[in-house]
Formats: sequence, structure tokens, C-alpha cells
Amino acid sequence: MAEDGYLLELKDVSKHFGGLVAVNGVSYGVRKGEIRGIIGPNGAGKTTLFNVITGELKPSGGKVYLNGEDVTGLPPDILCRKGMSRTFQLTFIFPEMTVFECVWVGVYSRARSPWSLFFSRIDRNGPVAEKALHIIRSVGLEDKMDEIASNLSYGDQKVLEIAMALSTDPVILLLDEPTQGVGPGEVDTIINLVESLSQDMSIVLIEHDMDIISRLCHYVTVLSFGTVIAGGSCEVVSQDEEVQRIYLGEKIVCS
Ligand SMILES: Nc1ncnc2c1ncn2[C@@H]1O[C@H](COP(=O)(O)OP(=O)(O)OP(=O)(O)O)[C@@H](O)[C@H]1O
Repeated sequence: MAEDGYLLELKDVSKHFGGLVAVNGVSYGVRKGEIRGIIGPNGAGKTTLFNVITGELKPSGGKVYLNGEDVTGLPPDILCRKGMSRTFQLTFIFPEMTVFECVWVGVYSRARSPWSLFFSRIDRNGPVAEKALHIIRSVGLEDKMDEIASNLSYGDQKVLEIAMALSTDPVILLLDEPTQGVGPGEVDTIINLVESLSQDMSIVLIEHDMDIISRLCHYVTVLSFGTVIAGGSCEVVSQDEEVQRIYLGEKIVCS
């Protein structure tokens, strides 16, 4: 059983690709309302860990619990229905659809079988449209509702991807580098959005930028070669000698 108080808990989770150990015995817990960060050098296993949590990959060992329920190895669509949602390092949107259509499809898929999409028409009326509009307003994209997704700035595409993730009513949201490639002005928009979302859900984010980590995260976990080597507040992990060593002496600064 998972420990009391954890919304998401990992126990000794591993993932091997042949002889390569991408994730090595990771134990981890996220409580309700927390924003947690995962950092680590390239190839440390951060995205693989997300893929195991969200069901894209089956773990080689260990257990994943959501709300106390063993959800190890369940496929992404089932986990999504249980309240787990994610975004991707390379933004995943429907590039030829409008902002409204992208979010509408997400809300509709949650309400019905995704297959029924083939037999339905996107419209502006009814409860699905109302909910899509509510989400679009909540992320601040209402002025761009009729824009084709691929015409949005990269920052707005990241926000749209978050809106699409919200359309499935998550209790926990996993964000894989939500500010990667985003201009400085738009980074603040995303930070403010993540902060406001945390009032309603727990958030885990992979991020390379320590400034963003320190502004958002209550707790940071450091991965190296698939293993957790440190955990704590941004100040604590930035002073950890092992963490400093894996970042090759790079100064890690918490604002
Ligand atoms: N599908 C796969 N098949 C084989 N090896 C993989 C696969 N996916 C990831 N790996 C390997 O697993 C290790 C961890 O990769 P992963 O992408 O999880 O790291 P990461 O910390 O997310 O890196 P980055 O910061 O560059 O995105 C790497 O050595 C990678 O090459």
C-alpha cells in the first residue's frame, strides 16, 4: 500500500532498456497541492521516469500508486481517466486545429470514448464547448481562441498544451520542460499559470532552469544515471556536493 498522504507514490521504480538502466530504484512521493521539480543532466532518466509514471512505458520493476491505488503499468488513457495528465518535452498540440478545437477535443474525449470523435462535429454550444471555453479563459488564451495552433508563439503553444492537459480534469499534472525554448517574457506567464494551477492539483515538472525551479517548487529531486542522488529545497540541493559535481562545477543559483 502507498503511504498515507501521497497522491502519487513510486516505490523502487526501475526501467531498463536492454543493458541500459535508465531509471534505477526510484522511490518518490507527491502530496496534494505540491509543486515538485525533477532536475538532472541530459540522459539522467527524467523523461523515462515520466513515461513510466504516465503509462507510456511499463516499468522493469517497482510500483506506482495514484491516490493509494496500485496503477503500475496501466495504459495512459486509463491513467488519464484516473486523473493523471501530462505535457511533453516536444510540444504536443494539433497544429492544424484552432485553440478552441484542440481543447474541445480534449474535453470531448474525457466525456466520451475518443472513437466517437469520428462521428461528431465540433460546435460552440453545449457543455463540452462551455467547459473548453472555461479552460481557455483560465489559461489566458481567450483572445487567441480562433487562431490555428501552429500559428501561435512557442510560449502560447506550451500554454495550449497545458490547456489540453487540463481538459481531462487532472488531480496531478506532469510537465516535461514547460518553458523549454520559450522567450523570457512568456516564461513568466507560464510560471504564473503553473502557480495558479497548483491551487487545484499537484504538479511535477522537469526543468533545466534552476531559477524557474526555485520560483515554483517546494521540493526538488535530482537524478543522475537514473538514480536519485539528492532531494530537498532548491537551496539544499544546490549546496549538495554530489549535485555540484554532476553539473561539472557549474554554479547552481537559487533566486
Ligand atoms: N526508448 C528508449 N530506448 C533505449 N534507450 C532509451 C530510450 N529512451 C531513453 N533511453 C535512454 O535512457 C537514458 C535516459 O534518457 P531520458 O530521455 O529519460 O533522459 P532525460 O534525463 O530526460 O534527458 P534530457 O534532459 O536530455 O531530456 C538515456 O541514456 C537514453 O538514451
